[in-house]
Amino acid sequence: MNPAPNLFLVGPMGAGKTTIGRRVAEHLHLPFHDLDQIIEEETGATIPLIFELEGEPGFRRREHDCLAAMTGRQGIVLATGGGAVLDPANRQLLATRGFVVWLETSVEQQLSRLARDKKRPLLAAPDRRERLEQMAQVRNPLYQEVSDMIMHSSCDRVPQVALELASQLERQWHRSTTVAA
Ligand SMILES: Nc1ncnc2c1ncn2[C@@H]1O[C@H](COP(=O)(O)OP(=O)(O)O)[C@@H](O)[C@H]1O
Ligand SMILES: O=C(O)C1=C[C@@H](OP(=O)(O)O)[C@@H](O)[C@H](O)C1
Ligand SMILES: [Mg+2]
Repeated sequence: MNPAPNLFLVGPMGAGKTTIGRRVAEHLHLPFHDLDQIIEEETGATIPLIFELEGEPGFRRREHDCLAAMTGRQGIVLATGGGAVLDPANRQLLATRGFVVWLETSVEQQLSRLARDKKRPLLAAPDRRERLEQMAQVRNPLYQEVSDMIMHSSCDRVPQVALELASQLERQWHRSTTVAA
């Protein structure tokens, strides 16, 4: 287990990394950051506009730079974007610089939560279900590879998942510091 005092959330679009991450940070009394939001602030453009002007490769370069900078901090909760794990260098940074939680959810839940979403360019496909299933096939092994813990977020509501995750983390971190001491 990675005992570093950072919490990094990975997982697919609509898993709740941004919304649950913010609440978990409150429970843990740690500052919260969202990678996509930082990219938008630093670029001065929305994610859809970055994809439109620079394509996915341009977005991934910005995502990598931002992730490298943010994972260098100490004591933060960082929500990543669903595709951040695609880059092996990002996986290395996440795995070595913090405790990584895979927020796992079903394609069914993603479809329902993101039904009205217009801010995720990779969802702009004729068949969203097929797109999400294809992404899961490629990405799930990468979430698995990089994570220290899996949290299922399919059924419960945001506050319950956040509270449960925060208490699990407190237990885990407490255990690792007492074992190490
Ligand atoms: N466990 C959950 N139960 C119900 N709704 C959820 C849950 N997790 C996320 N949501 C909702 O799904 C949408 C996408 O969540 P978001 O945090 O943006 O996901 P991500 O950052 O992983 O893409 C939001 O409207 C959020 O309120
Ligand atoms: O899965 C992906 O490749 C992406 C997920 C998005 O973040 P969320 O996972 O927070 O929706 C955002 O980074 C971008 O649209 C690309
Ligand atoms: Mg998000």
